Amino acid sequence: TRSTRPQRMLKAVQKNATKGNPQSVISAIDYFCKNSEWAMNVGDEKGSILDSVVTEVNPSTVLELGTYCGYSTVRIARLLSPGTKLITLEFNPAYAAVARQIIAYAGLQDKVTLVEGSSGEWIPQIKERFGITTFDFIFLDHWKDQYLPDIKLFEECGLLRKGSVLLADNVICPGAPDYLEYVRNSPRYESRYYPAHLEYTKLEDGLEKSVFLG
Ligand SMILES: CNc1ncnc2c1ncn2[C@@H]1O[C@H](/C=C/CNC(=O)c2cc(-c3ccc(F)cc3)cc(O)c2O)[C@@H](O)[C@H]1O
Ligand SMILES: [Mg+2]
Repeated sequence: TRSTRPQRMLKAVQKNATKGNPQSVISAIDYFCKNSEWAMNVGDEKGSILDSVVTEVNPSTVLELGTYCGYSTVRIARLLSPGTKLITLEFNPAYAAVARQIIAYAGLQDKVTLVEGSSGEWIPQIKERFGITTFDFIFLDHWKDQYLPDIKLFEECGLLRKGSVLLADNVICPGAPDYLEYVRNSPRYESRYYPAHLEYTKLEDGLEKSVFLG
């Protein structure tokens, strides 16, 4: 049967990137998406903003919602301090399988815990299962209508502390209007919009960074 787009993306990484070199994996995926097939990775423009926020926060505890093929997982993990690991949640087994291979090809498997399951099911279990009290940095890039329910779940589960940083992809395209309204109007968050473009296109999109105020 015909291969899937994530499988073709993985082949492009194995063909064009250098094993153990995260930057070459990032470049190979961006090249594939610009020249062969568009895919919903955060991309290079928004990815550079993601890099700068991760570097600024220098987090000890990191969570990503929506691994997909692992592009942003690789971008984040390559910047973490030695000994720091990130948890990424992905409920589609086929995507998770590709992501594991792309993360491993980058040589970052020891810095990543990929959990196959849904955020709604797993967020309430993180404290006990991973011995984490709060997250320093959270990247939201899963179903856009799940951003708001999941940020509320973070609050309910006590997973945020004063200064926790949440960064959300696609707040314009496809958009997460209810999430934006919440973080921009809640007294518990200090929010800022980073304008950019939808990955690999000229369409407007951007990232919303929200700092929990406690
Ligand atoms: C709800 N809880 C969840 N828990 C764990 N994993 C979850 C998940 N929801 C979704 N996922 C996974 O995240 C990924 C979903 C991401 C959804 N992203 C988008 O829809 C998206 C879509 C676009 C897009 C923009 C314009 C356009 F014309 C077409 C697409 C661009 C993006 O950057 C996007 O992130 C998948 O791998 C899915 O299996
Ligand atoms: Mg996205």
